[in-house]
Amino acid sequence: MTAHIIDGKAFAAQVRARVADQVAMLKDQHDLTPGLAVVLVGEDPASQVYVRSKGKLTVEVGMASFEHRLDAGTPQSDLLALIARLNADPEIHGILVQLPLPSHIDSDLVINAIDPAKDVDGFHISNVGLLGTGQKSMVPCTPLGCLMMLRAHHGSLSGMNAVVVGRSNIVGKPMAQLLLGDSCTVTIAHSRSKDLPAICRGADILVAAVGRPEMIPGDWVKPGATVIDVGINRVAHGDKTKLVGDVHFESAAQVAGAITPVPGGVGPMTIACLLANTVTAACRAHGLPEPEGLTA
Ligand SMILES: Nc1nc(=O)c2c([nH]1)NC[C@@H]1CN(c3ccc(C(=O)N[C@@H](CCC(=O)O)C(=O)O)cc3)C=[N+]21
Repeated sequence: MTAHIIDGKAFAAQVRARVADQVAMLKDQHDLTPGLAVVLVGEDPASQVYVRSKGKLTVEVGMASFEHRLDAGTPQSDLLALIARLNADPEIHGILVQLPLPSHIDSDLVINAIDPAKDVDGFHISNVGLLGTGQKSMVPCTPLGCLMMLRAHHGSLSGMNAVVVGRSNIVGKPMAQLLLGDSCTVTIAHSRSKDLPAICRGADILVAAVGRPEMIPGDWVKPGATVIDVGINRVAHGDKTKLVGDVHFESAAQVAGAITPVPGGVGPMTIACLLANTVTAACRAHGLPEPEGLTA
């Protein structure tokens, strides 16, 4: 059997089209242009690539994009002062501070300084708590994108065994919360889990978010399972490099019922969900009904 390949690139284009429709409506009927501010501290090349493509897609859906590039040595107090300005600016509905931050900056402190209503990454402790208690929140983009693809593929996820490999605050933990919210039986596993292969083999839905290239081989996958590969790892490939996921794609695709590729799977959905969250934040800020199908 060969798995159905879930086309995250095409799915993301659909999500962005829905965002664009919503933005056009907000401009037309409410004279409101959603605005997203992205803050990049330092010159990490991978981060620069991500910030550039995000800025381009923000403009493409009709939103306003504000970029703040600070040099690597920027004092924490300057960054906090910038966030205070962005919090107070009515033209800005979403704020994303690109992670990781340089080591002299306390990332938790910075993230928690963002107005939770503008926290389109969903990393502020208020949003984490709201998500964990099933209340309306901003939902982290990567897990939201994974959930959208799973719902589109399966309809209901109720009663399915979901295994999330990885326990990060950015992906693993919020992913588990969302799957629980959709009535899955959820296991969070990680590199120290005893008999990880056996745990993975019990999964109807297997989400890999460990950040280790091709760590999960096909014989850890239950026949017919849906595999969501969150990993984006750049590895050597001859005298060049290439991107691979946390799942060994070739072998897993022989066994799985459906699988997301890397690149072209979860990555594009992450950016699409960032734009979706920004529209949602703009609607909430103005007491307008939220767009359908763009929230969790
Ligand atoms: N506060 C914060 N929020 C983030 O969401 C955040 C962050 N910091 N720091 C960095 C990571 C990384 N990230 C990616 C999103 C999309 C792709 C993506 O679209 N990747 C393409 C491939 C791109 C390529 O070819 O290099 C794909 O998977 O198809 C990659 C990486 C968001 N991040």
